[in-house]
Amino acid sequence: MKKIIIATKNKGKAKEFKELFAAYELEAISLNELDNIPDIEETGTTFKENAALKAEQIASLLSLPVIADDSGLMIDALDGRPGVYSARYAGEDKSDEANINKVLAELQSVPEEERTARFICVLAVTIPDSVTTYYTGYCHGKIAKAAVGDYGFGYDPIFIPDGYEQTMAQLTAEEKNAISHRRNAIKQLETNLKKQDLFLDNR
Ligand SMILES: O=c1[nH]c(=O)c2ncn([C@@H]3O[C@H](COP(=O)(O)OP(=O)(O)OP(=O)(O)O)[C@@H](O)[C@H]3O)c2[nH]1
Ligand SMILES: [Mg+2]
Repeated sequence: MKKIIIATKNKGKAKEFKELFAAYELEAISLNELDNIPDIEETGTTFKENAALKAEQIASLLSLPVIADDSGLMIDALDGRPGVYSARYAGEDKSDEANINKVLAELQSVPEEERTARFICVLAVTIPDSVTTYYTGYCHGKIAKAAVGDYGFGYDPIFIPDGYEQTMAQLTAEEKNAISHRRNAIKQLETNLKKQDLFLDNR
């Protein structure tokens, strides 16, 4: 199988990329499988900036083509927060449970019809010595009153996608991968997957 590098250390994302790219007969390799990869500081104020920081720094370090994902949850009643700061919303230790509790507390008095939200995923694709390109996907829904479900990662236990009664964490991997922001961003990239020189085997 052709291999493609996904510049993430997030195990939940890495698992989903493996599943999503398998449909294109591509093997996604995450940074957890490579040695001596430093953490990239996410100093940007937009998803696009952070995706570019990760893709460009890892591509230059490895001298290989790289895809990075910067993603997060945007809640309308919180003016788009946690947004770019989704991973660290409740602190630097990136605890999913603490992040969820913080969001639920902030939304405690917000009624169901005002709990609208969306996940966003921005993919940055860097091929050494050429310009970085970007692909964006969304998944719309609303925030539940309590956390339910064991699948997925991050805020999945409190996110109810439009058209569903269950949270994202109650959906199987297959069901999430059919509707997720990550899936929708990869769809944008799809035609370019064929024409871009993205694969390790071509080097
Ligand atoms: O419930 C969720 N389902 C998802 O599908 C999802 N996708 C993103 N998120 C949240 O957004 C942060 C990304 O932040 P992020 O892009 O900086 O990634 P990260 O720091 O976790 O890893 P890396 O890819 O940078 O190595 C994550 O930690 C999560 O809190 C999600 N939550
Ligand atoms: Mg990060």
